[in-house]
Amino acid sequence: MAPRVLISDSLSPTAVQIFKDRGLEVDYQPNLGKDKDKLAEIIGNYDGLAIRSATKVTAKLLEKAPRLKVVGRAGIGVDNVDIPAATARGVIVMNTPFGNSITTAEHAVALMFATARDIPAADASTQAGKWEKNRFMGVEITGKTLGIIGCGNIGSIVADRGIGLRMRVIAFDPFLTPERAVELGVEKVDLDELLRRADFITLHTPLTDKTRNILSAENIAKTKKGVRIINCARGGLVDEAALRAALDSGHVAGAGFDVFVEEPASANPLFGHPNVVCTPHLGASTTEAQENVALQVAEQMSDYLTKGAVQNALNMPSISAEEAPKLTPFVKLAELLGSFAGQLTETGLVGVRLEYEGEVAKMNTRALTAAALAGLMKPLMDSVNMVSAPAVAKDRGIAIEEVRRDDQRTFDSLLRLTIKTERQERAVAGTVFSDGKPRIVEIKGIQMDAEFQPSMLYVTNKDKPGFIGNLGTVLGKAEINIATFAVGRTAPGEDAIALIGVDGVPGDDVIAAVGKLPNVLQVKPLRF
Ligand SMILES: NC(=O)C1=CN([C@@H]2O[C@H](COP(=O)(O)OP(=O)(O)OC[C@H]3O[C@@H](n4cnc5c(N)ncnc54)[C@H](O)[C@@H]3O)[C@@H](O)[C@H]2O)C=CC1
Ligand SMILES: O=C(O)C(=O)COP(=O)(O)O
Repeated sequence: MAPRVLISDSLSPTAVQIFKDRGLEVDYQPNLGKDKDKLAEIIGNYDGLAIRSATKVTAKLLEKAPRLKVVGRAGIGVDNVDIPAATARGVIVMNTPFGNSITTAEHAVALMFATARDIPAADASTQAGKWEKNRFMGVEITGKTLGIIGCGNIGSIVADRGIGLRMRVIAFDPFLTPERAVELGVEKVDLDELLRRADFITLHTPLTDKTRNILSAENIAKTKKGVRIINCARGGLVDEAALRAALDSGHVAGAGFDVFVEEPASANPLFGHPNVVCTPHLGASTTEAQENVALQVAEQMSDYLTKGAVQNALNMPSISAEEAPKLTPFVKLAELLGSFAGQLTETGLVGVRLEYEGEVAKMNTRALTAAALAGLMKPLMDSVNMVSAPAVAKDRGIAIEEVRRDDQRTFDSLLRLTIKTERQERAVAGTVFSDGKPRIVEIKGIQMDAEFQPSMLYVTNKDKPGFIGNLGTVLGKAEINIATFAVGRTAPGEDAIALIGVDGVPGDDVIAAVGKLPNVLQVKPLRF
């Protein structure tokens, strides 16, 4: 069945076309994001959800979405998506980090001009036939100091435009390196200095617990008298009531706001002030930006749903469309090795080591580790997958170690998974043969060559004559057909392991009978 995608916010028709061209079923319901009950009613039917800022992807919505594999944000900010909840449910969240950045930077510049020259109020007055030439006295931008809070993709474009306008640009961003500041031609300052010096302040950070109210009443009080404040990033970065008070007192000369604490904003503390210019979250609204983000989100989501490629995900390592076909059999191998180890683990897991040798060491090992962890934890938690597994392992305090060795030994590629429990360490290794099939090639240091079968028996025994015959008799009596049989041992007469693929699932009585055979130490049924 073709994957089904729901688009719940307004998106360019390009997105719909791309989904269709890629063989996906797509439902375009641009107003659904505003109707959370209706969205919750139907979300269970979809594998993908494409959104902008109107749709809120909450933990509650995700509970109603058992089929959902990916949320694609046609834009940048993902504060409307509960990423930890999505991760816990194994849902990838991806955005389009560059598609609308120029457009949004231009909107910030537009609001800067609008506040500097009172353009909206002057327009309203002129069209009302008033010709109030003396009412609107603006300020020049040339030579003024522009303070950028958050100098990432959008902030850097605003900096470039500011420099082009002959402004002096200063920036506060803890992650801006001195080298990058030089490259951009901005002066890196701390927040207090920015507040003290800037004639125009523009915000370009995401909304996080650290940035919420970054322009608090206290910080607004530290700004230069006559400052103008632009917010094209997120409502919540500025304390709106405190800003209104500072506008009323005349300390702040103007504010240009595109985003608000509550959206859609129908009443807001800033509304009605003569020096405030507002737009309804239009930062990304140009034909160019909307084409970019629609195209990109549809391609990324289609690539994931049809090929397993992961790009611009916020909760999963990237897997390019080119590497996905090569990586897929190793993802399967990693999952199966994890599952093998997980099914044999009875005591608390404390650590996991993944060793990648040969060709596989050059691949995307983060994705493979995630797959191995998913396989490992699946017996404990059915819903876990590659997306959620690393976070689940972290939550449980399981230490994860990755070792990569480029040199190849017996196999072109070898992946060894060692799990450490409270009692012991157990290692299992595998490879992918040229037929693309994953194989187990080593268990607890014992060499073997076993294919994975849906139903298997894992038996440890003493290497003594008669074991294989006895086992065949027990299974034969129970009418269980042996599909594959692999054995290995440390040395003749010593510890041995048998891995037997069987048709059908042996019952408890059969397992018990095998366990009672002479020289058998342990027997365990496995499912793959
Ligand atoms: N109004 C609109 O329609 C649009 C709004 N946006 C908003 O713009 C925001 C920024 O977008 P990009 O520049 O693409 O993101 P980005 O991730 O490239 O840049 C964000 C910058 O903020 C910095 N930062 C993080 N915490 C900080 C802190 N506590 N203090 C100072 N700086 C901090 C980061 O180091 C980074 O350099 C988005 O998160 C989104 O919320 C984006 C697109 C359209
Ligand atoms: O990309 C972003 O972060 C935006 O805020 C754009 O929002 P929108 O897609 O226009 O609802």
